[in-house]
Amino acid sequence: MPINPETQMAGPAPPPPGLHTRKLSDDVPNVYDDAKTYYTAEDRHRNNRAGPRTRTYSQNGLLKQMERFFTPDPYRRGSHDESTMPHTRKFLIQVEPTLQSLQAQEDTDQNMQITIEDNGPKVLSLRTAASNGYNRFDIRGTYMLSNLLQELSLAKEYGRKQIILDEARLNENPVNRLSRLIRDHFWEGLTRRIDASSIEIAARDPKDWTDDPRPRIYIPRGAPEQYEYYTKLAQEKPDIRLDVQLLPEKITPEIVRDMNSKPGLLAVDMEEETDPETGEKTLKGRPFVVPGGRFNELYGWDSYMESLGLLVNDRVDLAKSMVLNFCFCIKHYGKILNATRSYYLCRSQPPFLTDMALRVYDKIKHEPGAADFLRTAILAAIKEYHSVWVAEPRLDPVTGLSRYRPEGLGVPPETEADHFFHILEPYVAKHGVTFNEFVEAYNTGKIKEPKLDDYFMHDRAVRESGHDTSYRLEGVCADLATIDLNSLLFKYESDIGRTIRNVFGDKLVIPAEYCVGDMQPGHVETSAIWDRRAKRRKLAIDKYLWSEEAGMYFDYDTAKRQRCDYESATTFWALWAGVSSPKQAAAMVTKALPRFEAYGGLLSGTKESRGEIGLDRPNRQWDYPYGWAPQQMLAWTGLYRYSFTDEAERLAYKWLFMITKAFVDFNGVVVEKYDVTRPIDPHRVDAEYGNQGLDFKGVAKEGFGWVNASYIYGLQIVNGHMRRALGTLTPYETFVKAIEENRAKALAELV
Ligand SMILES: OC[C@H]1O[C@H](O[C@H]2O[C@H](CO)[C@@H](O)[C@H](O)[C@H]2O)[C@H](O)[C@@H](O)[C@@H]1O
Ligand SMILES: [Ca+2]
Repeated sequence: MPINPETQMAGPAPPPPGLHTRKLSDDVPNVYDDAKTYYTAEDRHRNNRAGPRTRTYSQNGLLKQMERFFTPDPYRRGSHDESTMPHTRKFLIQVEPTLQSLQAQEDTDQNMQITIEDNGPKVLSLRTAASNGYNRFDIRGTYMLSNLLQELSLAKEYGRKQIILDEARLNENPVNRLSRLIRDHFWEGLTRRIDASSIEIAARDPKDWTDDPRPRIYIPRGAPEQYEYYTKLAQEKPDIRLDVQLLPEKITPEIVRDMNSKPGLLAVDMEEETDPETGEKTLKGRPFVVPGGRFNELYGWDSYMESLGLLVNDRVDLAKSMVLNFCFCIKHYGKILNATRSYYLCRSQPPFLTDMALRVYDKIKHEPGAADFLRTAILAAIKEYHSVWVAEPRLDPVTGLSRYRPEGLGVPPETEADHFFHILEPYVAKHGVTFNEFVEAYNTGKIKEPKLDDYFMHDRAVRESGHDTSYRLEGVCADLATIDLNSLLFKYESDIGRTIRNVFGDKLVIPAEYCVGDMQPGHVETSAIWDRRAKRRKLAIDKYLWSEEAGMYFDYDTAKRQRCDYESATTFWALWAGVSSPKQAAAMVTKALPRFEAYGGLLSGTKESRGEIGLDRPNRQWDYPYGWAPQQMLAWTGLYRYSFTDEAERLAYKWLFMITKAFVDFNGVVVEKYDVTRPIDPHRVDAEYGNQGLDFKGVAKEGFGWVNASYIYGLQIVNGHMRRALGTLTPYETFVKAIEENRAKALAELV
């Protein structure tokens, strides 16, 4: 992968060979067309390709034939189609009866998915289109049958009664199929736009804990045009019950806490649009991608990770739009929010804005307005840097390092109901009230419990870190100068310095709205100070966080003034950011990497660091044995940056293999996180709120934002050989063995 000198990051390589394009040409239909194109094309599903045998079936006649599927011997071979051109084979299918028979026969645990856990005969006979339904051909195995279920579910959604289905859609190379679904379906399924066109969908909050989870939107004072827009919308569409609220000028922890009885969406950026017919001006929401599952709002670091995949998929528009939404958040809410709901107003998430903006800029720099886009993003990042990350309370003045340490009050309302049960239970007993009464009294300050205040300060910090939750951080996070945050800030400092120097002629004028502290409008920023900041941070990281002996970075406890010993995959963020020296990078590869490498890629943390778990100490989702997409993507990129190409490819292979195998064996599943030690069903994760992305009937529509991205991005990391091996579901060990054997053979032939 080439290193992009502009961002000094590994830049995306050309798309993997073998990935289908949407259309071969405008008028030649492609068997891999997206579902809408495929199932709404009338011509395609009319059986005008039948050969000389003109025997036709009435719907009833065909239904009769289909009854065979219900017989004890549904897959007995009859008159079979002998086509020798499997890629051109097509089936003539009556959608509903086939769907029913397929489910009855193959979905034996009746979860509306066909997986390796179903005990059906795993074979179904389909009528071929070439014989006009006279001959049949067997569809075998979980993968093909589950693809059939998915295709039939889609056909039904598009209102088709009969289809002519290309066999190629059933036995498609799984790497191609998943990449295609992500590109053509999942991104679209996860894209939201907040305006009249889809506010009902965007406002939906599966986490809403109130008795009346109606759509509600909060508008910042600085966006009166949006207040007017939404108020009019609410009046025009009373049926959607949209509650429009103006945010107070100053947002305090007390105000955020009091908003918990009326949780709502926070407005993001809108652009002005002119109706081509009436000439009237209106507002249109800037789209963004949500993570998926219970997370139906714009998230901080998820958006960055998603943008890595979107950029490979040529969805620069969406990545750019998310950068602009972040700029809006910094301007109106003072920070890039954990996510855009009222209950997240006090906290942020790991900062990635400079890298995200630079990657977008790299794609659009030839377009008019590109430099302005980058200037806006860098100005916003500078403001965020000063007012959020290197200001009290996040800055530790002694080390000069920063911590996740957001403000806030009370119990976070968005977590699963029993998450804090074991923490609050003793207090509930002490005060002799019910659980809910205690939470209410504690939140409003009627009951004071300083130890709990401390616990929740750390808990909020854990959530700001994005690693909610982990025994690495529980009860201590707000005191930790973590390697993750300080690597990211080093990256901000070096990106900002380099951009001011290379793009803005070493002179960036700060307008009034971006001034922080005693900065005056018109103040000029140059690269020198940013370079110094980066150098200073690297020194502090080396002094407080680096362990030569372990060959990895640890967090530093600013209260106890000592280095921690929890081994976390965030050590590799230093490679991503470029903080490490080549010697440190080499030590990390030889000493640290083996401690984190598992069957499906990188572990979040080591087993030793997590410690024993049991009833009183349940598993936490950001600990061993779980692996998360952002950890993988940052490590691959970091390893590449330091030329550890083999290691990056190997880790990417393992992660991609695990995802592809679960996708093949479990009806197209793509989830939020994986148990990277579990070869058979790595998508099964019960910790905390469980896994997201599992809950679909028939066909998955969204996957999960950052895992989708990791798949697309990871395919840019592995080489062509690996890509082909992944397509045939070759386990890493088998792949390596084959490569070694080939090499030995080639060597022998040399002699
Ligand atoms: O609802 C509980 C918590 O959920 C979020 O955290 C998890 O999902 C996020 C979205 O994918 C992700 O950014 C985070 O890393 C995950 O741990 C949320 O961010 C938390 O603040 C919230 O309490
Ligand atoms: Ca099933």
